[in-house]
Amino acid sequence: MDLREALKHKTLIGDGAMGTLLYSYGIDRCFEELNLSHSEEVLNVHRAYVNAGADVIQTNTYGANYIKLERYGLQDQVKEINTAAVKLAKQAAGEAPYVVGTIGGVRGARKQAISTEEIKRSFREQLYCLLFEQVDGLLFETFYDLEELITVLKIARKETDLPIIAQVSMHEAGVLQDGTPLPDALEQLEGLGADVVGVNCRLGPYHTIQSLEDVPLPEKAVLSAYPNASLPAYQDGRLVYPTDPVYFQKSAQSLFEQGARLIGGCCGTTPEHIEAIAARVKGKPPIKDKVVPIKEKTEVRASETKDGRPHLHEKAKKGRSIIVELDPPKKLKTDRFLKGAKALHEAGVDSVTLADNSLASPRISNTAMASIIKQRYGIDPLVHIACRDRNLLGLQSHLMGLHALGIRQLLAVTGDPTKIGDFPGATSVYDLNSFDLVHYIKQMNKGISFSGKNLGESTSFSVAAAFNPNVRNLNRAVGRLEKKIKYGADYFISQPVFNEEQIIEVYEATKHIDAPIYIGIMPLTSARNAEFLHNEVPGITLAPEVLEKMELAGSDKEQAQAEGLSISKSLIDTALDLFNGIYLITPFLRYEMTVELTNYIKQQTAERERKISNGIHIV
Ligand SMILES: Cc1cc2nc3c(=O)[nH]c(=O)nc-3n(C[C@H](O)[C@H](O)[C@H](O)COP(=O)(O)OP(=O)(O)OC[C@H]3O[C@@H](n4cnc5c(N)ncnc54)[C@H](O)[C@@H]3O)c2cc1C
Ligand code: MET
Ligand SMILES: [Zn+2]
Repeated sequence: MDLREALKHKTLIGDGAMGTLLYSYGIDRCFEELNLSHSEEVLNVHRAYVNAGADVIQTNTYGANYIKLERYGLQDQVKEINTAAVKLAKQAAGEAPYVVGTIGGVRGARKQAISTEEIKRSFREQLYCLLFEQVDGLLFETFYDLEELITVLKIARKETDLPIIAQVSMHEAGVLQDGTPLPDALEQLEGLGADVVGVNCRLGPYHTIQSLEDVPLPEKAVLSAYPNASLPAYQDGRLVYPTDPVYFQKSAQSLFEQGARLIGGCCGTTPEHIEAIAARVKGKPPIKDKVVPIKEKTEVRASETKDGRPHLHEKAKKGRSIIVELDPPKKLKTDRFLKGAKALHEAGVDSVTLADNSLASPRISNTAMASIIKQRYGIDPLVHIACRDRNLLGLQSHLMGLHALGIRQLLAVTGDPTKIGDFPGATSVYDLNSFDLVHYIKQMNKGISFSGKNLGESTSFSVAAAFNPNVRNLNRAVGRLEKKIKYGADYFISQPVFNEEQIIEVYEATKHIDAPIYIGIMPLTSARNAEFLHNEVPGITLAPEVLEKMELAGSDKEQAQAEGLSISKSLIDTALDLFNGIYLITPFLRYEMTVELTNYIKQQTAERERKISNGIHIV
């Protein structure tokens, strides 16, 4: 009888953990490779589960794809490892339990880390190996990313009629990482032809039962559950899952009552756990009816932080908008910074932007300074967020804090790596990159946390992304802009550009893009500053006449600054006709320079508007 048929009439028992069991024996290496080098140990684990009463055992192939094996330099052994795995499971099973070929999810929270194309390639390779060895079915498990599971399920359903078990994993009970409620996810998987749909790993029995309470019995598919033994504890440097098999047995009864027909265990479970659940639910005729409580939909309230002021992307779409970067001080004195913020506000800028430890050198927290200038002067600050300094947890907490402070304008950047800054030995976190960060900020705007939790309120962030036109291949940089839009970027802020031809080039290369671009202008402060930018900052080229003008201005600070401003003004003249948004960068806290440029832009804009209203065409 095939597995599908067997599940129609009775509850079947799955096996338990492979990885944590091998780990508890003191084996700490690539578990899948053990199919080749320590086959006896793998065989013993399978046998222990068969003896415990498992009706379905899974091959030791959870991470046996080239993406995961690459960490151990084993990417070329996908075939050998999967082939050996099926042979071992079959040897242990003999005639009795079904042997399902396991394929684990590869993506965690970072979509960007592995492309869909690569997932498809890696999945196909492993799938063909398992199918070739004639498994009785397939088990796709530990998929946090629903899109990934859908992608691979579609491929598998086309390739084989074998029974397919498709299991998602959740960080939070009842909801997937992208906010999809579990019942909806399982319904989608059923619709795509999975024979068994369910959940495994991450959560212990309590939350797994709780999650299944809202899941109705599927029409065609059946439900499965492989909870972890418990929530993990961290002891002596390793994860342990303390649970007593009797508690697990009681939980299996509840899972059965929720309609699960295939019940096994994930991390931390052992043959004792499986023996305990088999004693309780193995072979039981499955329940036929289930009443799912109608839950009141928890409304995600729109954020209350909206203060009526339009977001920057809205402003730049409609007309002239000026934002000015004024970076928090590198030392503890804040008076000059505060004076600068006040002066810029009084000059009428739409926002003051504050970098997040740019060039990987520490400054006073931009959130602290943004909050102060917001409260003190009523500025609508724009806070840069680099992925470098905070992990996923820190980033979410940071964003929640920004929301609480009423800060809504953000710039999401991957961030300059620590290697180039004051602490070259410090870790660069990069749990996310700019694309993923934009995506998650937008998820919070829907009231959903990074892990899928309902936040009870939606944020109202407007998200800018960085645009670096100072590259050899401008089209490639524009390609990145287009991709950032797909991830949810509302608009762009560019690195400074230093010559007029480049402003026109950038305009030509981006004029098809709907999202506004704030074009960057940074006044030069001295001949040395100009030479440094030209010779040492990758991608920045100053025109020979600009270098010459700065040189001619000589060493007098005032004169050099005046020349710098005059150069910026001619760049602004070009930019004003092509871009609504202007992003001024204040060099070395010399806010007098950016105040002057702000006044210049305002005056030039008014002049242009006057000419337009008088019917004079501007060339
Ligand atoms: C307006 C603005 C503000 C910034 N503010 C900060 C800040 O506050 N703190 C900070 O640390 N850094 C800041 N940066 C610098 C920024 O982090 C990067 O160094 C760079 O500009 C890339 O932007 P990103 O971080 O969004 O990287 P992404 O576009 O996410 O790129 C990530 C990585 O991909 C690679 N890459 C980028 N462009 C290309 C390309 N065209 N072709 C191939 N590979 C590419 C690079 O290795 C890059 O580091 C800012 C940059 C801009 C333009
Ligand atoms: C990380 S989820 C568990 C994967 C696999 N079934 C194992 O038990 O090792
Ligand atoms: Zn697990």
